[in-house]
Amino acid sequence: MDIVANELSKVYKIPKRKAGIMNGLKSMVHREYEEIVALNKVSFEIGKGELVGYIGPNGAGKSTSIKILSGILTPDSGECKVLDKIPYKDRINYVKNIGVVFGQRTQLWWDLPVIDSFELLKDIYKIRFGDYVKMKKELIKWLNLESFINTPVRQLSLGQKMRCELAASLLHSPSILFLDEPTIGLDAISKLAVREFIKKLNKERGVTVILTTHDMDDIETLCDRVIVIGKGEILSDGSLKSLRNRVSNERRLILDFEQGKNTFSIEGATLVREEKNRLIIDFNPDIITPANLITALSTKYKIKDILIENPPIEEVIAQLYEELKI
Ligand SMILES: Nc1ncnc2c1ncn2[C@@H]1O[C@H](COP(=O)(O)OP(=O)(O)OP(=O)(O)O)[C@@H](O)[C@H]1O
Repeated sequence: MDIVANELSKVYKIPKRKAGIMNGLKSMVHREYEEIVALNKVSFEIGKGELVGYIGPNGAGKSTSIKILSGILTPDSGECKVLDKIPYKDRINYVKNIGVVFGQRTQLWWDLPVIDSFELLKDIYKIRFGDYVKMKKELIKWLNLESFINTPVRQLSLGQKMRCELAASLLHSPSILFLDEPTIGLDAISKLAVREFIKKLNKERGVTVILTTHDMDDIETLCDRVIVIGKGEILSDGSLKSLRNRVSNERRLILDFEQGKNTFSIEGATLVREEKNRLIIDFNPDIITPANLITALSTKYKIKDILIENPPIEEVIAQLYEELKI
């Protein structure tokens, strides 16, 4: 196993602040703290070469988990091992084996040209010159950085910056990559480029990836396995398919018709919405098979086209959050 998290718990203590000058003075003498449970006995294992989505609503504990796994934070109890090392102990040696990208923060030097940041990282990670030159060349090509490699970081667009962040996190050829919201704020084209790169890195180089995101398209295109966390606890861990089935095994039929009635009553099928000459229907294949549903619909509508798909993952996740009240 590349990553083993065993009953990780983390509580943040923040000073309570009360309104008013007197209360402010009192709290300087006698501090009261509020405890926020960020992680409560979180356990999971991730094997070599897996690409795992780590999702949950705001405040669920995703970033705290990534910070512990990457050695930035120490858990209050529990243990984790990444590549047989305990991340928060001997952090200097540990970080040589991992790459980390926080979508909302940068590891690049803001005022320096991108290439200068790369050179600095080469020294920080003590990368052998030959390895550095080879990897830098590959990453520049893969991520298409050539045209802005000499531009100061602060002048880059968000998408360009994220591509540089990815390159920076991989210069030392880590075998594990932690990505905390790598597509946040990016436009559609940049998102596609970033996703494509992550996929390639995982498939062709076998890099193990943990990805936190609120973008369900990231999950749908990249992850076979999804871990769901809510209020600091693991709520579900399995394939994307089993996550869908856990919530519902309904499938979606999109029917374009030339003409037909506006009535709809078929057991096992519900009309989600109606657009101009299009019906969007969810159905339970255990109650009505797709063939029977299409036959039933064809008695009422002159069918032009039919498409059967899974309900969007956003809806599945929203349903799961609702079911689990998180
Ligand atoms: N440094 C901190 N001090 C105090 N509380 C914190 C700190 N960092 C996180 N928390 C709290 O811990 C809980 C978990 O936060 P965390 O950032 O891990 O969640 P998240 O799942 O990454 O959320 P988001 O999707 O909003 O980024 C939240 O209630 C958050 O407010």
